[in-house]
Amino acid sequence: SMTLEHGAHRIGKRIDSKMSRWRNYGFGQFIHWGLYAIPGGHWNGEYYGGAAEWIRSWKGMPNEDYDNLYTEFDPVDFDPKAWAEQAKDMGARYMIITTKHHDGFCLWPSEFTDYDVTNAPYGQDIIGPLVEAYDAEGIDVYLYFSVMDWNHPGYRSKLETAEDREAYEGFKEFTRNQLLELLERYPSTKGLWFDGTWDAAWKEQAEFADNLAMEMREMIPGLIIGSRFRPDDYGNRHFDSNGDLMGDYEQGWERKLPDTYEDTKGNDWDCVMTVPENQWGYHSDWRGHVKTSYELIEMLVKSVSLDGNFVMNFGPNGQGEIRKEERQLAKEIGEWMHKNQKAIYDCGYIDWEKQDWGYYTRNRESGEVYMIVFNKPINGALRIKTPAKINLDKIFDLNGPQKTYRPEEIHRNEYFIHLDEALLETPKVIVIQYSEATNQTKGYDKAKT
Ligand SMILES: Cc1ccc([C@@H]2N[C@@H](C)[C@@H](O)[C@H]2O)cc1
Repeated sequence: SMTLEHGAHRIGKRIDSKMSRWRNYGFGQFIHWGLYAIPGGHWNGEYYGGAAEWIRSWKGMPNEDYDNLYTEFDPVDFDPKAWAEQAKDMGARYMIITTKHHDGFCLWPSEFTDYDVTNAPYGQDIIGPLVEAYDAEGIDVYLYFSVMDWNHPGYRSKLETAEDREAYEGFKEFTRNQLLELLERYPSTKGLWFDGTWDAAWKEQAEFADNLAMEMREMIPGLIIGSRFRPDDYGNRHFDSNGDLMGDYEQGWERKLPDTYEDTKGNDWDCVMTVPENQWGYHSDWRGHVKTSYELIEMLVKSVSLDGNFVMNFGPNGQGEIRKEERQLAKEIGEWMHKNQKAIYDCGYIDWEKQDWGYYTRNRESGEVYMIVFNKPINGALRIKTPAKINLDKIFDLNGPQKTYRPEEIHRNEYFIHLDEALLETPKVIVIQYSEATNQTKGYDKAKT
């Protein structure tokens, strides 16, 4: 492997308690909120088909029109307590909030720019009340921060001239100042979710980013930072030039999921997911496929079954309201989570062969295994194949009248359990308590006393 000054500084997973807490979340909420919620995907009566939070990049909306939206930002219906209660009812255990998206508008009063909430009609800090409300509900808060900042005069996507480089030094100092300011103002935050770090200019900043990450981790010990922040000595991101993960978990699964455990390379990871195909910020006219609660529950279950966290996105509107489609999804997912959270929280991967009926998860503390059934076979027989020397001690429904199942052995380490209900109304969880058969032979004598 190559010697890197600014590559991965740790091989393998963090095992400290703060990272274990992150690993066991299972389910999180993303909130994309900012000036883009005001136009909501339209301008001058024109429909914008791209991602609503990118409308500034659309030729249908002049940059100065976008940049002046802050003069209209006055979300009178913003109710952080209501948002936090809804997230609690949904079963989210952490939340990621956009403090500053690519447009550079800051939802907190920043000392280092005038382009923030204090200079909008609303005039008050948004991030503080959100952190407070979510902390009060016991939901951990993470801060999304876009390094790319279309508002800052020193921002560059690439460094071509001496002027570029000089301007970018100022931009780097600004970026550091804002990040330290955020950690100073909101010390209960558990981590940062970085975005906007793909630019060539940023990929040259291995040393700066490494030092800044160390500085932030000194400010808040145990701070959790994903793989999307630092470039290594050769500008490689997410994985350094030796293929080692550049952060505490992999942030590569945006609007997509790994298919197998091998795809995860055995790392920690999160999947961040939009409800429509590709809208993070509020778009008033969702077109194309809008995911149902069952689709989102299956993505959540699949993520946990492969040792990841699933983070579902919400895009509040310009008045600070959560749209009705998202409220309905939160309600439906919450109903399922209320009954089945044991199969999600503190659970992860188990190396039993995946079957067509659905997914296995395993509680990392108790070792209890959960079958989460999405697809009932025609014959009602759920196949279970285990590694050798596994005893299936007890199998029963997580919910309802505690029905138990007697596994029918059909081959060595292969069984059927037979569902009797006609139709599955919702994804069904069945509990398996198992033990590893020790390799003692039969007739083992009790110890002589
Ligand atoms: C090409 C591209 C750039 C940035 C994004 C941002 N990452 C997501 C988490 C959103 O913030 C989206 O605007 C998405 C696609």
